[in-house]
Amino acid sequence: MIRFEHVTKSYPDGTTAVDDLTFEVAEGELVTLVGPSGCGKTTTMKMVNRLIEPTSGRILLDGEDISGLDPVQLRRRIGYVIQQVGLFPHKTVLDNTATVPHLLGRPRREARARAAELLDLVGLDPSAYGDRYPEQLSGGQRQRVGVARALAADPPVLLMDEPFGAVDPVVREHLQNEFLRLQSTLRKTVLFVTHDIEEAVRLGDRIAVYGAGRIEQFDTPATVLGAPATPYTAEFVGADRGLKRLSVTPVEPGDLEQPPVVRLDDPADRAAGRLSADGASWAVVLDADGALHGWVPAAALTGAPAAPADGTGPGLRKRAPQGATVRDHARRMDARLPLGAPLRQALSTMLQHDAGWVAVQDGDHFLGVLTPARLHTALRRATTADAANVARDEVSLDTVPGPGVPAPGPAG
Ligand SMILES: Nc1ncnc2c1ncn2[C@@H]1O[C@H](COP(=O)(O)OP(=O)(O)OP(=O)(O)O)[C@@H](O)[C@H]1O
Repeated sequence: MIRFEHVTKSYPDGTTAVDDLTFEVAEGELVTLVGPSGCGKTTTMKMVNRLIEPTSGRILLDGEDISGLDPVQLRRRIGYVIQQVGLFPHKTVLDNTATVPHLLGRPRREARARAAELLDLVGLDPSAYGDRYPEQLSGGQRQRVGVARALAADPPVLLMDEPFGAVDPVVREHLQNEFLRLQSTLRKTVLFVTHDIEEAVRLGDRIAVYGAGRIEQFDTPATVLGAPATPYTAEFVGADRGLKRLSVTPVEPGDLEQPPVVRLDDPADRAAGRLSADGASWAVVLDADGALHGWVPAAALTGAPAAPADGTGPGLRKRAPQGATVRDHARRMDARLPLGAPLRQALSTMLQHDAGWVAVQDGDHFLGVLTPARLHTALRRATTADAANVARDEVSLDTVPGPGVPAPGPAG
């Protein structure tokens, strides 16, 4: 755990880089520090491993004031990843990664074995890359080596200063995903500096939004985006913060709509009767295991005139023959996502499948569907809940917009 208590850093020329900073990073938590250039993020970070000393205030690591610790000992407990990676050019990738464990007294063979494991962990096959020199790697691969090297001594704390800043956006997103996967198992205490709000939102359990030398807001990504505390934060996170919030708002059971559901092996006439009783024009079709198979229009089940699926014009369906099942009329649709997935993924899945809804499943079990109107309501509810600091299902909105469940697919 890292705790800042009233920490100020003024440089001899009179610049106050950090002004009376108080905050805490819990054990296993990833906190992103985000803000414009020169606002004090790097200064904050470098005070944790004592590359910079505060002018006043104190910093505690697991309850210990770091000013009383030997800086070399302190740095062994803290992994440090920077944008310019700083690999030794004349050492191989494996030796670069093994350097710290070796320095810490591990026998060379053991340190190299551990380094190979770490390279594997960050997605670099040690047999393919271990013997290369840093100049023989891409920028993204060098960043991975930087992360592996920082993890080599298994420090409980990681400081990361724009570690993915020097690579293109596609590689960057890839590295972010890999790092999130790693962090979900390693659970290091991480302070992560970035000037990119998207990166801060994607990675952070909490975000510290910096103004000049001060934290303007320190909260979860959802709250920072949904309820910016100050006009400065609102401007920094951007006018499209509602859209960004889609990435950090999970689908919850209360968001889902419950259209009629039929099974593949249900008799067609019985399914048709149910739909007609419900006044529904279509139903979700599940397979025998309760997972999504697709959907079926009521008209197809009853044999009523229906537009063909290719949308070329009106058509006339024959009445379903005796013994027909839903399977004979069902249309496949694969727009599905797990409960808890972000709303952004729901929207993206709908667009990808050109569908008016997406099925939400718990494992293989169908729970309900999310429609564009429901998605909008979920987002509004989440934003209102965060502002009022209550659970999302405690919020009732004045109006629930939307015309109901649109039929899926182009035939709808
Ligand atoms: N050695 C120094 N002497 C004087 N001023 C300094 C020194 N180091 C940093 N500063 C100033 O302190 C302020 C904060 O710098 P810092 O590097 O912490 O910002 P930052 O938020 O990390 O910026 P960036 O995103 O550009 O890296 C800046 O105004 C900077 O010019």
